[in-house]
Amino acid sequence: IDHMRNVLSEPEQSGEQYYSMSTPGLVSLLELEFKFISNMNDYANALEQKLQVLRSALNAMDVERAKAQLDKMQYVSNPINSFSLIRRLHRDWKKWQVYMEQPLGKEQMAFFEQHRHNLPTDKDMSAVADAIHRIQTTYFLEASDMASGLLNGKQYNTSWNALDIYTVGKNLYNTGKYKDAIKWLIEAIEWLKRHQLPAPLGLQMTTVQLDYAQSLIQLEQYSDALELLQSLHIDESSDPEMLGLKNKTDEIIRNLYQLVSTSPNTINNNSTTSSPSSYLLGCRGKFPAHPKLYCKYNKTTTPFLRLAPLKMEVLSLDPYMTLYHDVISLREATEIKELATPILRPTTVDRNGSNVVSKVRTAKGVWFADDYKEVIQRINERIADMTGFNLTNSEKIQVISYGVGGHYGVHGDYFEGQADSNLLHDNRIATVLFYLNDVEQGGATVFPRIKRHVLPRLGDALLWYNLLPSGEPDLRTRHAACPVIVGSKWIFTKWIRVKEQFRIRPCHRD
Ligand SMILES: O=C(O)CCC(=O)C(=O)O
Ligand SMILES: [Fe+2]
Repeated sequence: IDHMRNVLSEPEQSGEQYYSMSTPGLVSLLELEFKFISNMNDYANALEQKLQVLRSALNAMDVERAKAQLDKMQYVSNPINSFSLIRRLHRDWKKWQVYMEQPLGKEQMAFFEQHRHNLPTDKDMSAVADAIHRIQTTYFLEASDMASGLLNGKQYNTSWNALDIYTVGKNLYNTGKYKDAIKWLIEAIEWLKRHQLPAPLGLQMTTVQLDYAQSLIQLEQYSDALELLQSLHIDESSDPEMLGLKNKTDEIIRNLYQLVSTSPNTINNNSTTSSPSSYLLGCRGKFPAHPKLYCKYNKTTTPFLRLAPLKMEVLSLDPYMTLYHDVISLREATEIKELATPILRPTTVDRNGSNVVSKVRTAKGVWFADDYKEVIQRINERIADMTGFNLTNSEKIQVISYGVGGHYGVHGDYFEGQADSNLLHDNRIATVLFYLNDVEQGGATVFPRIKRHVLPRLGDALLWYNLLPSGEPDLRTRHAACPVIVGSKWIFTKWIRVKEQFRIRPCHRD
């Protein structure tokens, strides 16, 4: 994660939706699903109508048939009946054939086609499965708890079916995380033992069990895998899919006999429970309580503060870090979120000089020029008052919305190493990070090296200095955004550049 920096230029436009990366994108996806539901409802109604026509015709036919069955000869000897019989078979049954053949739900099928391009892609699917796993590992959650809607100790009124559970497991399997995959695959098997999926969505128990066995094989637990596979009763008589699974299983078993005889079960001792990193401790809220420093009204940074002092809490003296309270109002926060929502794009990180969408930063964002709207102007003025810095030639405000498991791995906001020399010479002296809402669970900003942990709270703003007095990056300010568990996290940041501060900043001997 080292050397990941925030970038300056606009992220490139792309056809990808990156649905899981922000909550507004997810809302549009939910609205799309509502349309799919009503489309399916239209289809069911059309089916029902057809069914009703057939049923009521059948009812009338049944009455006639009952009459005729009593004495067929007598029935046809009546010209009223015989005429009708001939006429029906001459014409009506051809009409019924046409009616029954008529394709149903053409319109609804067209709807499917029309929306095909809006559906999440394989990339979306693996991104959100990764996000789930990120939440799981960061907060040390059990697969079974998550699947039943128990998140970090809080029970939510929701749960997963076997397909959800299996998809997470399969994604882990595909990325080589076999041990974690197994936990989910077992959960999926348990679900399938107890419930049923709608037939067209079918997920075969055998499919899941085979993936489970394959994971065991990857972990070199050959005899466990063999035992599991031998216990499977695959009924291949019915369909070709099962026959395929049966053949696959037999082949794996043949190979396993070989393996088991040469190398029995590896004793799986590699569960070295290494102690969690400082980052993980921070995200889990396990940093030691730091000595309460002090809170005060800041009336002095700029003359304006004498009129409107700001509530300020000092979190750390060295490096200096303060948390301001109530520096933006709910109304301002709402306005900013609304301005940003329609124009959010995936955020990027810098990799060797180019901006790339990356797993270490899963969020969407947008940059607002200083004069974009009155509210942006006003907030820039407030930042100048809070910090006392000259914001000329500083960066635009960047508004960021985090989605499912949205996070930003440990990084420094300063430029370093191979960065462009212009950037190195006008480095980011300070960061101001505003929180636009509370987050129900997760989403803390953590500073692993100085063991500070800040929970998002509407109206709060965190201010810290990224550079040492010498102008060199202060590595102690490396920080991260922990994955959001529940809630939608919105922030905006202002990166303040150093060059313009030459009149303000006192000289230092070093
Ligand atoms: O969202 C956060 O808590 C931190 C964001 C951050 O570090 C950044 O955008 O540079
Ligand atoms: Fe940052």
